[in-house]
Amino acid sequence: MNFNDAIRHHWQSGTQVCVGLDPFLDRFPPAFSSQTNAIFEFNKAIIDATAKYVCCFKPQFAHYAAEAAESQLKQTIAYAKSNYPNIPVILDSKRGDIGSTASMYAREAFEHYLADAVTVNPYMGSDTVLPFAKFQDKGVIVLCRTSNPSAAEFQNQTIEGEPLYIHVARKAQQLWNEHGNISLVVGATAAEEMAKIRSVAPDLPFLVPGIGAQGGDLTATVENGQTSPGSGLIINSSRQVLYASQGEDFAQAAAKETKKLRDDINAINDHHHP
Ligand SMILES: O=C(O)c1cc(=O)[nH]c(=O)n1[C@@H]1O[C@H](COP(=O)(O)O)[C@@H](O)[C@H]1O
Repeated sequence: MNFNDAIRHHWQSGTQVCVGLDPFLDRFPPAFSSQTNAIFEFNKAIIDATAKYVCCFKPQFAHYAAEAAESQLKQTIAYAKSNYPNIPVILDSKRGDIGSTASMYAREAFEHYLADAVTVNPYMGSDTVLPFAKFQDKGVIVLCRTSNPSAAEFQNQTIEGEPLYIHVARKAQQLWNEHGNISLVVGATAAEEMAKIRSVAPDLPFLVPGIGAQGGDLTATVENGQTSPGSGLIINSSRQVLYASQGEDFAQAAAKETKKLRDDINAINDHHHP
């Protein structure tokens, strides 16, 4: 599956929502505490409940590695891909290293975990991004302006008259996107920056974290980030969806949150482009 084509298909059918699969064992409903495969079983229920509202899923690597649950990460991706083959999976591992090591990280994401896309940290420069981009059918999602409180510390530093995040966006658009498979991470907490990034990267998809638990601005995200109404964004929500309820109804509550996010995004578009 070509990552970008798959995402585009979901945009056309009316969803820009990504559900983040970030397991916190202590936030699972109590019934999971006795299960050996708790993370996989929880994810399976969330995937089944939310699949009809999403354009992709995004498991975050550390949440599995910290629990020595890499096998359940693999199982989760395999489950999503065999039951929902049209929904791509982003492995959020934020990898980045010298070229020879980066090519092993690319194999980790695409050949071992069979992810359709991976998040990549561009701090070490072009030769660390290109080994990922070589996988033409896979998505490479480069950190550009992140959502966290300290994001501006380095990313907003001015270099040769422009902020660092603009240099990253321009490199991504002009140099790394030879195979048309590059996207950018742009946090929903950085609405102003998002508009500037869109102006130098007019057609790269943006993965937008920061909606929900981090308090990002959905209206500004839709207005500043889309390439056209309904297109251009992969808007992630993790904790707000996964832990909407810690009762037996957790999967229904997650579905409700996911549907609401999809509908809220579409309502913003309907309001501006009736
Ligand atoms: O690359 C990411 O996905 C990412 C980039 C970023 O700038 N900010 C950010 O929150 N993320 C990830 O997006 C998810 C956000 O989770 P919630 O705040 O619970 O929705 C987590 O998995 C983060 O690791």
